[in-house]
Amino acid sequence: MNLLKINKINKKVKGSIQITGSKSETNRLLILQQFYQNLKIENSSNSDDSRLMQKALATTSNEINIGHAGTAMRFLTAYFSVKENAEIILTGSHRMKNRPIKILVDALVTLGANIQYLEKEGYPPLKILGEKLVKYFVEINGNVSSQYISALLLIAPTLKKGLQLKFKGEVTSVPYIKMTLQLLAELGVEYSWENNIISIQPKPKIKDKTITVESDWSSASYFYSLCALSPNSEIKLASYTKNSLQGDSVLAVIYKDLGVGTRFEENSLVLRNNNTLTLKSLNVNLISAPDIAQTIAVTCFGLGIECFLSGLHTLKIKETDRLVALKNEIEKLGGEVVITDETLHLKASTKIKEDISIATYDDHRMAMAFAPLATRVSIQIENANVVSKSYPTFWEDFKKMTC
Ligand SMILES: O=C(O)C1=C[C@@H](OP(=O)(O)O)[C@@H](O)[C@H](O)C1
Ligand SMILES: C=C(OP(=O)(O)O)C(=O)O
Repeated sequence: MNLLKINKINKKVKGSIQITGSKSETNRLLILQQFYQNLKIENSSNSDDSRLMQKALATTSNEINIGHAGTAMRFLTAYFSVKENAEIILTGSHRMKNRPIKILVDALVTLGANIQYLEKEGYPPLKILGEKLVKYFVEINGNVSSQYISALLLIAPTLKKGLQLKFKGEVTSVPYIKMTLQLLAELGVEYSWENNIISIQPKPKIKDKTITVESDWSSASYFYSLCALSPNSEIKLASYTKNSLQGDSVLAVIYKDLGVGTRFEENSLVLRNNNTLTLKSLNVNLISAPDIAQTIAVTCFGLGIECFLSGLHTLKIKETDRLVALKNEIEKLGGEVVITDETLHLKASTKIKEDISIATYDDHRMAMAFAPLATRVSIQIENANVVSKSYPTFWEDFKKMTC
C-alpha cells in the first residue's frame, strides 16, 4: 500500500476495537523470557518491532537486522553482551545506523562487555562477543534515551552481583524506566531507586509466572484524537487497566482538556466526546510521554487551537526528526509551527487545506497522527503501511470507526 486517500468522514464516529499489546512491555518481556523460561506472556504485541525481536532471539544466524526497532536494538545489545559465546553482528535500517547508541555501549564496556563499531563510532552496526560481565557499578547519562537504562536493567538480575546504576544529569522518559522496574518486580526481582542510583539484586531463577500485556496506550492515542475531532463520538478500546505501567496513559488526563472523557468499563476504555471544549491553548510538557507528541499537535491543529509542547528533546533521534516532520506537514496543510530543539509551538488557525498528501518519513506515528484530520478534510497519507512498526491493523481499525 503506498498512497492512502481518505475521504472526509461524514458520519458519527462510533465503534469498538481490540488493540494489540504494548510493544514496550512485550519487548521487555521477550528479553526476560530468555533468562526465565518459565515466564509466559499473554496478549503480546503483533507489531513489527516485537516480531523482529522474537525473530532475533530465535535465530541461529550470526547477523541480525533489526530494521527500525529502537527498543529491540538497544535491548538486544545488552542481551547479547551477556550471552556467553554469542558472536553477533547487530545491524538495522539506514535510520537505525544514525540513531546513537554510544551511551549504552560505553556503559556495557565499562561493565566488561566486548562490543565494536563496524561503521560509524557511536552507531550501529555493532559486533558483540558475549561475555560474563564482572563489574556491577556504572554511571550513565540519563537525558538522551531511557532505552539505554532499561536495556541495562533488563540484564541486571542475571549478573552475579546485580547492578548499581548511577545517573548523570536529568533522566528522560522516566515512566519507561519505571515500567522496566515494575516488570522485574512482578518476577520477584528486588530493586531500589534512591536519588540518582538504581540498585538491582541478582535473581538467577523465578517462580512460574504468566504476565498479560496491557494493550498499547500509544496506539490508543490516535482514537483519542479521532474522538476529540468528532462531536458526539464514542469509542471503546480493549484491553486496558486503571493501573497501567505505560506512561502514555496520561492521555486520559490530557484529552480531558481537549473534550474527551474516559471511563473504564471492565477491561475497556470508553472515550466520549462531551462537546465541552472551551480550551483556547494547550500547554504540556511531554518529557515523560514523548510518543504522543505528534498525536496531540495534530489534534490541536484539527481543533483550531494553539498548542505549546515542551520536553521534546528526544524527538529528533526517533524514527525521524519528528519536530521537523511535524512542522513540514502541518505547514503543508496551512498551519504555522515554530520549533526549537525541545519545543513545538503551533499557532491557532481555523483553515485546513483539502486533499494534501502527507509525507510519513518512515515513521508509523506520522501516518497515524495525521489520519484523524479526515474528520475535517479529505487527506492523503504516503507509505501508509509504515503503521506496522507498532500497529499493523491500524487502517482496518480506523475504517471500522469511521465508515
Ligand atoms: O523503553 C521504551 O519502550 C521506549 C522508550 C521511549 O524512548 P526514549 O527513552 O528514547 O525517549 C519511547 O519513545 C519508545 O517508543 C519506547
Ligand atoms: C520511538 C519509538 O520507537 P523506538 O525508539 O523503539 O524505535 C516509537 O515507537 O515511537
